[in-house]
Amino acid sequence: MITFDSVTKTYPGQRRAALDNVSVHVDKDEFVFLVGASGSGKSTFLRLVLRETRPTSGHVLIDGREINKLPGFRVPALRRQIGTVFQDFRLLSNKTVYDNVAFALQVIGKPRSHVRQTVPEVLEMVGLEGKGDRLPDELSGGEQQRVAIARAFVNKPMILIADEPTGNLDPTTSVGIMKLLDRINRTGTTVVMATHDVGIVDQMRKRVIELSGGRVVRDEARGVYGYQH
Ligand SMILES: Nc1ncnc2c1ncn2[C@@H]1O[C@H](COP(=O)(O)OP(=O)(O)OP(=O)(O)O)[C@@H](O)[C@H]1O
Repeated sequence: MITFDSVTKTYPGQRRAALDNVSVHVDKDEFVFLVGASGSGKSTFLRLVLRETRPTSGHVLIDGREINKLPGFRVPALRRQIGTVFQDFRLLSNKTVYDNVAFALQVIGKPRSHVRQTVPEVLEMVGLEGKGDRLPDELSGGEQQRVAIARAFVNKPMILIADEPTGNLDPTTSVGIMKLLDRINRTGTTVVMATHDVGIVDQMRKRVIELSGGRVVRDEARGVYGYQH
């Protein structure tokens, strides 16, 4: 589903590569934790998957296609296939829970009947049934992250990218969020999650890819967090 083939990314004006000759393959059914100290290249990896930035050399393939060869007008279609969840939720504060999720379908032109059927189903899946009329600031942090996950998943993307999704949540709430991401993974969505959350990584025992100074220094099938920071 995701292939990095000898990918190096050096940002303009930087001497050191943010990613240095990274080759990694992630299959469709996988759940992968991306770990490493601050500045090790995790966000750069995720940005390359989204084609928010391009490699200096090497190839990034999504579902078998070299995404850096895609013409610009095809990039929105690529991004539609990739849901994103962030530490700071990034909800529209003036829209209700329902509208935050519906908006993701409306902007890609889904018919109203589809929106009306799908949004309640997804809100129920993430455990927010009955809360569709609330505004984001009337929800707990964990509930807000559930809205963000519902919005990322409502379009049934091939890939879900999560950048520190539990970074603002307490441990118990984080476990609930991880259960949800695991459930989404089991529906066939590839999940790649960058995290510093030792407890979560050690508990989930999923594949762990560790970056250090832009290089892959560890890639374990059922790994633990494993490095001191
Ligand atoms: N837009 C940019 N321009 C120049 N250098 C950048 C840019 N973005 C990132 N870098 C550099 O690239 C390296 C990797 O950064 P990146 O953000 O990928 O790390 P990270 O592992 O995601 O860190 P964190 O855990 O703090 O989010 C760092 O040295 C960073 O300073």
